[in-house]
Amino acid sequence: MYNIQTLNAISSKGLNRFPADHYAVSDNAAAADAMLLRSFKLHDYPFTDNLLAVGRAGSGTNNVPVQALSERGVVVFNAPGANANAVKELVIAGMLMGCRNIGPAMDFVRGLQGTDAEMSVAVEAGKKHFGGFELPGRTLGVIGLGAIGVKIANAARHLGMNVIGYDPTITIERAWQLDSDVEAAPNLDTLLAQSDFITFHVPLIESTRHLINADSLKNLKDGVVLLNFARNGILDDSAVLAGLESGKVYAYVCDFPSNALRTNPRVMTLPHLGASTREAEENCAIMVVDQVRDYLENGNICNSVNLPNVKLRRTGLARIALVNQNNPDMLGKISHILGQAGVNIAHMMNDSKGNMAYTLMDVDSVVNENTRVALAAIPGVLKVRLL
Ligand SMILES: NC(=O)c1ccc[n+]([C@@H]2O[C@H](COP(=O)([O-])OP(=O)(O)OC[C@H]3O[C@@H](n4cnc5c(N)ncnc54)[C@H](O)[C@@H]3O)[C@@H](O)[C@H]2O)c1
Ligand SMILES: O=C(O)[C@H](O)COP(=O)(O)O
Repeated sequence: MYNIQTLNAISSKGLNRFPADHYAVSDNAAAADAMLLRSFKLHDYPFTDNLLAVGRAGSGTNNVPVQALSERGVVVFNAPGANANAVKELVIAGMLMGCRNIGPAMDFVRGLQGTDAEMSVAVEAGKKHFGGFELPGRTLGVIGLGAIGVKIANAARHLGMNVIGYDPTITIERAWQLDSDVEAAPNLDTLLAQSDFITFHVPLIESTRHLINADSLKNLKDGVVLLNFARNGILDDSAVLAGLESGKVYAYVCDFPSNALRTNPRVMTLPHLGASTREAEENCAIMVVDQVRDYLENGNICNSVNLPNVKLRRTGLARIALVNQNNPDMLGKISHILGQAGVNIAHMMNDSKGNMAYTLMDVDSVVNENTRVALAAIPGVLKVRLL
């Protein structure tokens, strides 16, 4: 029986894929084998030694202490692309909210009083304050061309916009998906200087913190619309507020409210709604549950942020799954112990990601607990499971 602990509400479409006869799923599972979460802040969580996997039903993993979990040999999964369409749709809505002043205009109407006839007079007199501009012919800058950025770049082309993108580590897969007339910016400054709308789709890491700050703000066109549906911290809010004050920034649309932003009439903030559609919640839950199940039951890894993809069709009599530090001679030490125990390796896969490595082996005889303990005692080995 596997214990699965849910730290946020995870769609039942995903959770129902855990067979009830082999999985106990609850929000307070003691000694969980795997944890599932969305934006729950997992830093400082008191993990137990038997934790094997963490599944983030979403994209960003900055709420997960990936390094600390790696040191425990815990595999961290996410659901890349599963909520990308939901974010794309909200960003397109955000662009329109920004250039058509939808937030302030709705606030204006909410504040009207009097009869319908009086209201009609006020509406016609007041609407001149909310005139906006259109998308076709304007330039959208997309920073980060991953699952979300590529979808937005392509959608904006279909809305008649010019699109310029910046992503120094774009994958070949994403580059293939990108509309061929999306222009590649040679550097961030060029994108910032040429764009009428700028949208951010990068993870929050040290190198992406405050991409918009007091300095980079000077580089922007006057009257730019900024959109942040990535993470709080990627733009320096105080610089954005100064830009709004000076007119450099026309509107700021973002998914991460703060007290400073909330009441500014030119800021439209949403309550972190990017991935909150039925479809995205189901897609993320299904993807992450399937990945966690395949890891728990078969040792296969797909879409982990800290370990490589490793998938092996079962062939031998037993299977050994081993998470270790990516040190020299680990395989030598592992096969030496198996050889001493008289265990023949039928098939194996070994791969690494950064300073972590993973070995999945199908063997021709049953492996006993003593051999598992001997493998686990190799310095640098973090987890050993017999499956
Ligand atoms: N608002 C929401 O609800 C919501 C939903 C999903 C994702 N997100 C956020 O959006 C982020 C992106 O999501 P995704 O699914 O597209 O992730 P992704 O991993 O598919 O794409 C991220 C892209 O950013 C690029 N990148 C990294 N550093 C960069 C830099 N300095 N400059 C330019 N590009 C850089 C990477 O090469 C990658 O292509 C997530 O990390 C998450 O924080 C928010
Ligand atoms: O990184 C993500 O996937 C988003 O920020 C969504 O977060 P949520 O699952 O808490 O809505």
